[in-house]
Amino acid sequence: MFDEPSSYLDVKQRLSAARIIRSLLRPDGYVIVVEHDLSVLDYLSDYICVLYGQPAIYGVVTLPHSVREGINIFLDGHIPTENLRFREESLTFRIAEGTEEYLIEKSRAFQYPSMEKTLGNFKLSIESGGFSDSEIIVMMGENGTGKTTFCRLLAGALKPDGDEKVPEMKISMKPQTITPKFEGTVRQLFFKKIKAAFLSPQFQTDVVKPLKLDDFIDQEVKNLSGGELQRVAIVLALGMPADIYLIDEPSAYLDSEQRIIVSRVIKRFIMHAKKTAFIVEHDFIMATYLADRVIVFDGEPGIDAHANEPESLLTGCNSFLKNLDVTFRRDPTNFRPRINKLNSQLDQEQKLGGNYFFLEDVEKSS
Ligand SMILES: Nc1ncnc2c1ncn2[C@@H]1O[C@H](COP(=O)(O)OP(=O)(O)OP(=O)(O)O)[C@@H](O)[C@H]1O
Repeated sequence: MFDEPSSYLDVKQRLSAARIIRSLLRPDGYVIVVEHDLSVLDYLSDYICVLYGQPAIYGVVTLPHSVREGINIFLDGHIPTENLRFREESLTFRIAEGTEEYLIEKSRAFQYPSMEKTLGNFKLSIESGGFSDSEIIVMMGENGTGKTTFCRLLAGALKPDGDEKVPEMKISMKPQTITPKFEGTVRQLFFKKIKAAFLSPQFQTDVVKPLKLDDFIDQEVKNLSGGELQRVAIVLALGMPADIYLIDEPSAYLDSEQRIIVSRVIKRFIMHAKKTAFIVEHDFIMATYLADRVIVFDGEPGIDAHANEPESLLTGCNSFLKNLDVTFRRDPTNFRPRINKLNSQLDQEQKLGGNYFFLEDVEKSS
């Protein structure tokens, strides 16, 4: 039995872990895995049981379904064999979905210079780049390629080796690991740190309500679960007045449904507030759903890494996935990205054509 094997691992390691877990299978045995990264779950499993119900009240486990059917039932929120709807809305992954509803008028542009940073034996070189408001940039790269280091340079918490100047920007950061030190309830914490945002009806509608904090808003921060704490940390980070929001691994400890809700919340907030977000995210479905553009980190992890300039989601994912030797297709029903089995016909065809990733559902049209 494996409980969330993918936590904190990069995409490459998630796939290696999935292969290792599969290699444990014996002819008459089985392996049970709880996993919230839907593309890893998809890649790893033969059968899926969907669990639904009401958190902390009751839960129902369905019979096992085939992997594609199980994940699609979960996303659709409806079990056809029992004609039972367990969620009002169904969840889809149209890339355009998140941005179509916003009238985007980008009015501010920021530039950062090319920089180098040495930390012990690790060296990161960064290509210069720019970004604007109302934009989400996702950082993609293996563990130890310097994503957090880049965030800290942008935030001014680290200085580059040379005398390059990073423009002064107001930064709010959600760190990767969260250690609750606050003595008091969640509500008291919000009143202390982000009173203005917390009392704003727009912030309530865009951020607080969808994250369903009501169930634990009067609980002591110290007693919260990992997933509850993650949601509180996201609200805190978004509630601070800033130009740039640096959000490191928002998916950690969240279940698949909460990951989708959090992605929508971040997207809506960034567009409505006309801010910029830099997000580090290893859940590939969440990363591609969130990203307007991506920065790909490559090189040798922990030793000598390189951050490319921001590029389009398509070209960025293509070069990131080419490095990993992994191709994705899209499910024709809900457009979720699905990993192709290594050396399958589709995998080989896509590699030949240089199409490691698709923005739209090509399967449907072909
Ligand atoms: N203060 C430091 N002194 C020496 N080495 C450091 C220091 N801080 C970070 N490093 C090293 O720098 C490398 C890059 O770290 P960083 O946290 O930026 O990577 P990352 O891409 O964010 O990784 P992950 O995906 O695991 O979060 C790592 O090998 C790390 O061990």
